[in-house]
Amino acid sequence: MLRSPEEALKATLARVAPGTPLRDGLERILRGRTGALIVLGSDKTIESLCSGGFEIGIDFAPTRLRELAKMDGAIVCDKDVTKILRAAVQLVPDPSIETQESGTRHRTAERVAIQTGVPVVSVSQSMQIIALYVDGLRHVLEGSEKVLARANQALATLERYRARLDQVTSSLSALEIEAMVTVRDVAVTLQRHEMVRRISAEIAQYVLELGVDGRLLSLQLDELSATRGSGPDVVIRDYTDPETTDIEAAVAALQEIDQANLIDLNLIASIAGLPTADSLEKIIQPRGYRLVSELKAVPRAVAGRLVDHFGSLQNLMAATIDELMVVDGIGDLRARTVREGLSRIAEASLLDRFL
Ligand SMILES: Nc1ncnc2c1ncn2[C@@H]1O[C@H](COP(=O)(O)OP(=O)(O)OP(=O)(O)O)[C@@H](O)[C@H]1O
Repeated sequence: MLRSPEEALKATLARVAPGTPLRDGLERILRGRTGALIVLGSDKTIESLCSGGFEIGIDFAPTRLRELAKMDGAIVCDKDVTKILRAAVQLVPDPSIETQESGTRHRTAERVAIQTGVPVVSVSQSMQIIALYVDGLRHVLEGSEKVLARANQALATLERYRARLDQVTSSLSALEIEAMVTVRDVAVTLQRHEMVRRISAEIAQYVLELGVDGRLLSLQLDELSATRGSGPDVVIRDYTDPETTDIEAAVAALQEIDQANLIDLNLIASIAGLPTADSLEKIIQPRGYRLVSELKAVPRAVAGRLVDHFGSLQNLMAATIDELMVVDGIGDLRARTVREGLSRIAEASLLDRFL
């Protein structure tokens, strides 16, 4: 499967993260105040762009990289950076490929990466920075302290977003019990899910970039993004017709909304397939899928059958034990769990609202 440039960049960030031999070699080159042009992979296209230099095929070692970088020209490694294949190579990429860079080293790095799809690293002698070029993306590596400072800010934001998501989700549950949910309430919940997802993805990238320096951050991220309750797919499923709505596509489209438009609740509602013709204040009825599937003793497939059978949360809440047991997969025990579970949620949300 083809990878997006962002995914390819993530994979490359992991290869140059602190703690890896490649990062060690790059830091040595920086400290030695030389520059370097390093190609992270070799295939037929890369070979066709290489002129001169010599083939060495030795095991990768940070000190070897540092020594070879003292020579003019580029270094070619294998894709896992376990071998240094060539050194002092002149790279001749297609000069018609547009590049925003100045300086032949960086222009070459960007062009080779675009032309071949193989990541290239440049260490600038004059600017003292390490830059990655991956499929048209450029990423400047920063020291762990700087990355950690930004990651910690993002973590604080995630904590706030997470608390707000929990709040809107429990308010949605209460409104569902009272049959008072509006299109706006559902759209806000989906918006909050997406905000949490985005900031978590940003932190996951910092974790990759930090390598061994990101262990604590990784634990904190795991804790804050541990699944609590249902995802946006379940929320959408609760309010749309499963026959006509492609839920996966709707979730993917929500992820594609650009940041500036994420405040547009009408847009979110229409992408999720909610009724938007009247107004955001229109009352809509949940099918009950989210609340039922959050009851521990009810597997998702059974929850689906229950919801299909009763059609709405209100019908489900009004059903007797005998009526519940008509559904395939619901015996006496599960029927009681469903009834008690839903009553518990109803009581808790009423208490939340009025106390
Ligand atoms: N096409 C190329 N193939 C291999 N090596 C190259 C190529 N172009 C530049 N280099 C390497 O980059 C070195 C620096 O070149 P130049 O000073 O033009 O680049 P620069 O972009 O200004 O770099 P820096 O930011 O490091 O000063 C060259 O001496 C050479 O080793």
